[in-house]
Amino acid sequence: MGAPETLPDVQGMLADFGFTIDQVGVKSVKFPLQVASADGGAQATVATLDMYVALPPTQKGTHMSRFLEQLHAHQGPLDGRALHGFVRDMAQRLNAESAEVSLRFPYFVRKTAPVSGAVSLLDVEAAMRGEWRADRGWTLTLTVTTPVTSLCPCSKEISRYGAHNQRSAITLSVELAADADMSLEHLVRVAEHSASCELFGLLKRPDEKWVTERAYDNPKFVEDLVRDIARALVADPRVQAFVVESENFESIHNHSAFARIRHRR
Ligand SMILES: Nc1nc2c(ncn2[C@@H]2O[C@H](COP(=O)(O)OP(=O)(O)OP(=O)(O)O)[C@@H](O)[C@H]2O)c(=O)[nH]1
Repeated sequence: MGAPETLPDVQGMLADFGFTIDQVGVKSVKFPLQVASADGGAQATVATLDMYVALPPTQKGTHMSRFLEQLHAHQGPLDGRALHGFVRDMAQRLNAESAEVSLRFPYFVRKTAPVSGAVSLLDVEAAMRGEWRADRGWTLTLTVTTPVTSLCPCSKEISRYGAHNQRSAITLSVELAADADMSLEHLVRVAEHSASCELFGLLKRPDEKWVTERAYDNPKFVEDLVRDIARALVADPRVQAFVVESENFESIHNHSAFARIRHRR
């Protein structure tokens, strides 16, 4: 077996290979990470990452091992700003003109029950995507899928008692203005604010009464959910562009109601 330095570097071959490759790298890497939380602390999670660079037509292969070297070298909790540094370093490490990293992970939000004050954790699905291009600079997109309750206004109006309600998954994806930052908690709160009622990890009986009545007093169609959120995001100068969607898992059908709004300033 030869020493590593005697091995041919096939990836490093220079010639005309015909096409620029827009994205090349590693996909679906599972890795333990710290992500920043709104209280200034950090929480541990396991992320699934896609890490890509662009490759010019003159280069046969990218330096595949360097993506994992970059990941292992990272220290400290990730937030928007830290991801910016991470992606820029990655571009430099791989001699690339553009680089992007996206990561998906479960994130836990601390909740306080409305009457008993019982504290619990609620899991949401979160994602961050950062792209750096030599010609266009930095783009950061944050995504959170928040579970909420929605109660049908039509059902409430036409029924002598009761109203059908469902769990809704609200996904907010926001592209932030340069140098702006936003916590994942903030996006969760925006989604919850538009819902008939938010969810909690733990509820005692007085809390259960509260959330039942709260949803009944605050009925929302799937259209109301996405429009209320769109209104809040348009008013936030940090948001350059957004996609908001809600999937309502109907309790009176075996299919979902769905709505989406896309917006760019
Ligand atoms: N470019 C490329 N690399 C691959 C592919 N399949 C496997 N490899 C990787 O090749 C890697 C080793 O090549 P490099 O990353 O160039 O490693 P190296 O030459 O030792 O390291 P550097 O000198 O830092 O570039 C291993 O990490 C493999 O994962 C592929 O389809 N394309």
